[in-house]
Formats: sequence, structure tokens, C-alpha cells
Amino acid sequence: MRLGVIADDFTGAVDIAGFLVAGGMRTVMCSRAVQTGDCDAIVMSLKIRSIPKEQAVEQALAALAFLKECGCDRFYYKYCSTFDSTAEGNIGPVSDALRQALHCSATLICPALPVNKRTVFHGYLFVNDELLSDSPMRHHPLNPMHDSKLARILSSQSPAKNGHIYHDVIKRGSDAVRQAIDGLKDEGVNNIIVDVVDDEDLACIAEATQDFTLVTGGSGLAQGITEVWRRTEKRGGNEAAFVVEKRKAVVIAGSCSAMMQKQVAYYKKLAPSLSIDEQACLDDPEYGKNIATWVLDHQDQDLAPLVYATRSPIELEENRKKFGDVDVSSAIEHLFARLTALLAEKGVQTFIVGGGETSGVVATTLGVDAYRIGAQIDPGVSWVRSLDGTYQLVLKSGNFGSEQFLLKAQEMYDGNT
Ligand SMILES: Nc1ncnc2c1ncn2[C@@H]1O[C@H](COP(=O)(O)OP(=O)(O)OP(=O)(O)O)[C@@H](O)[C@H]1O
Ligand SMILES: O=C(O)[C@@H](O)C(=O)CO
Repeated sequence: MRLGVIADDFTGAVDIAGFLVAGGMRTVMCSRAVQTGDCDAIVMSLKIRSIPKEQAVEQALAALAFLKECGCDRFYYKYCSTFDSTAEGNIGPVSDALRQALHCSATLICPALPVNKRTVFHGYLFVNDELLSDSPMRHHPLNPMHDSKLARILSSQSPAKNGHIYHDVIKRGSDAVRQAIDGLKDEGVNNIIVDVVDDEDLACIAEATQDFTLVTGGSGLAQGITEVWRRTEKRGGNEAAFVVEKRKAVVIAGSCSAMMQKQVAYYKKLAPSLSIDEQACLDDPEYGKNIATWVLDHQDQDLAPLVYATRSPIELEENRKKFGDVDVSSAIEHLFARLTALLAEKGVQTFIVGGGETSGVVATTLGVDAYRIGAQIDPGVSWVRSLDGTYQLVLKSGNFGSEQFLLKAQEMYDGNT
């Protein structure tokens, strides 16, 4: 088997690539068609989570064509473990398009990632001990999640037929799951939504769906898939592909997620930090340059300087009132793109980034389009390095990692674990 993954954002791509590597698969991650060489899995990192659905479908199909050319024969559409999407969102349409292109009547819908406390029960998605729609995800600036029932979210996005396999069946093992899948396929179900409360459930589901050409989900299922793969291919583990070096560095926090807020608050006590000014992002053409100068002036410290746009829900609400319809999020993304370009010009080679969209902006600006996967910092976040070795990056999903994450990442320089 050669696995081809289509990830809907950069941090999601890093997330799943880290689990594939930890599971023993030699994995290359890329954001355009490149020579991947010999490997067991290719992760194509796109930026299609929050763009118009026609464009998302087109890019996903192009990625599928590339992965097929590379000899992949199983496919995995990776989206967010918190199912980030809106009623006009892309998870349904992209799943449908991939399913149709691969001539599959049905696929799995499996966002769960139990190690990071994303679980599914009776078709409802939970984050920690709360329903998704009660969790801080309800305040997300781009994809506020107001519903937790996966079938309902999918129905608002696509006409595909949804069905469930609940936890009582999963608990009975892979034969029972296989039987349930056959039943749902006979009923014409296209999206099989699976309950998952722990890693054992993922292993059971992966076992039962070995013959699925297409699966979809968060990165959790990758753990199950690699477990089955190691057994069938009789393969062992894998070493991290490189050692992270201490170089000129910056931390860029563009996420307002609950965990990012804690990480920023913790890190601010340890390292120089600068909060960006939204108004200046909108109307000061020199702003990027000024911030770049500040970052370069703070390279003499042990820890990298932090530039952050991270705000609490109350501050975001105040901003909404203050700026009305003006697209502040895009202005911030433009600022981070400019800052990245200026810093790279001045020899900054280590970028530690928080937020999926923000990571996409940084990686695209640096022109990095193929990566090796290094050591895992926390579940779902690994160090990555451009194939040519120039840039060392952390592309962190907003909500991932422990409170000390930004420090912990830098404590791993020179092979320390
Ligand atoms: N102070 C702010 N005001 C308005 N928008 C902001 C502010 N800070 C960040 N944003 C925007 O919010 C969006 C955050 O998206 P991003 O994907 O980077 O983080 P995230 O959604 O928390 O991460 P993930 O998708 O990995 O969970 C970006 O477009 C960013 O520019
Ligand atoms: O699945 C997740 O939660 C993350 O990998 C993600 O998608 C980051 O944007």
C-alpha cells in the first residue's frame, strides 16, 4: 500500500504526517507536485479549508491526480478534528468529489482524535468534556462551530446520504463493524459516521475498513491505519529525519484558540513579546518593517521573540464592533506574510507558528513546498524542515500542544528530547 493524504490545511498536514512517521511510515509532505522519492505515504498539504467550495474541490481533485501519479493506491482526506467548516463549508463537497472520482459508493467520516480529547459519541463531536458547539470553537473567527451533530453539519453542505455506526457496535469489534458497513452500503449510505472514544476504537475501525479506497477524518485514524499496515507489511518503527538546530528564530501566533491564548500567556513571561495592532495592519504600510526590526533586535535572547495577534473572545467581539465589515483577519495574514518575507531576507530560518491559516501564510511566503518530518513535540505537532534544509518550522494547529509548548519546542534544539 502507498497512502496518499490530502490535508485541508498546513497544520493538519503536519499533524497527520507526524502520526504516520510515528507509526513507522516513511512520509514526505509537500504542497505541490514534487519528486517525492521512495516513501510509504505522501501528505499533500493544501489550504482549502476556508475557501469557496468550487475551488476547494478543484484543488483536492488535482491533489488526488498527483497522488495517483505517485503510485498511491489508498487515499485519506484529512480535515480538522473539530470539523472546522460552515454551512457553505467544504468537508461535504470535497468528500463527495473524491468519493466520486475514486468510484467509491461510501467513505468514512472519522474526525476523532482521542489523544487530543476529540471524541465522537452517537454522532456528536466532543472537545474535552464538552460538545463541540459548547467548546471555545464556537468563537472561532473563520469557522465558528454552532452544531456538534456531524450528520447535520454534513447535510447542510452536501446531498450525500449519512449513516452511523454507534459505539455499541464498535465495541463488539471489527467483524461487527464490517457487518454494519455492509448494511449501510446496502441502504445507499455515502458517509459512514463512526463513534470513537479511544485509540482502541480507531484500531478496530482501521481494521474493518482496510478495503476502503478513501477514508476521511482527523489524524486519529492514521494511528489505526499504521497499526494495521505495520502488521501486514511486517515493518518496525522510524527515526526522526533530522535534528533541529538553534538558528535565528521567531514565534508567530495568529490563532485566537483557547490553547493558543494559554500558550501565549505562558510564553510572554519567558521571552520578549509584541502584540500586533489591528489598526496599523489595516493602514500603516511600514508596519511589517517595524515589526521585523523589533524581531531582529531581540535575537540575543535564549528564546525566540513572540509576535502575536491572539485575542480573547471578548477582545475579538470588541474588534468586531470597532472594525465592522472590514476584513481584519486578512489584514493580519498580510502582515504576517510581509513579516515572514522580511525576516527570511535577514536570515531568520526558524519559524514557530500557531494557527492553521497563519501557518499556511508563513510556509507559502517562504516558498517551502516539500518537507521532512522531525521529532514530535506534542501529539499532532512535529518539527518539520524544508527538503533543502534551509527552514525549520513548527506549524501548530491553534488548539494543539500543552501550555508550555512554545518553550518545549525550543528545548528540543540539538536533539534534546
Ligand atoms: N486579533 C484578531 N482579529 C481578527 N482576526 C484575527 C485576529 N488574530 C488572528 N485573526 C485571524 O484569525 C484567523 C486564525 O486562523 P488560524 O487558522 O491561523 O488559527 P486557528 O483557526 O485557531 O488554527 P487551526 O485552524 O489550526 O485550529 C486568521 O485569519 C487570523 O488572521
Ligand atoms: O485535526 C486537527 O485538529 C488539526 O490537525 C488541524 O486540522 C489543524 O488546523
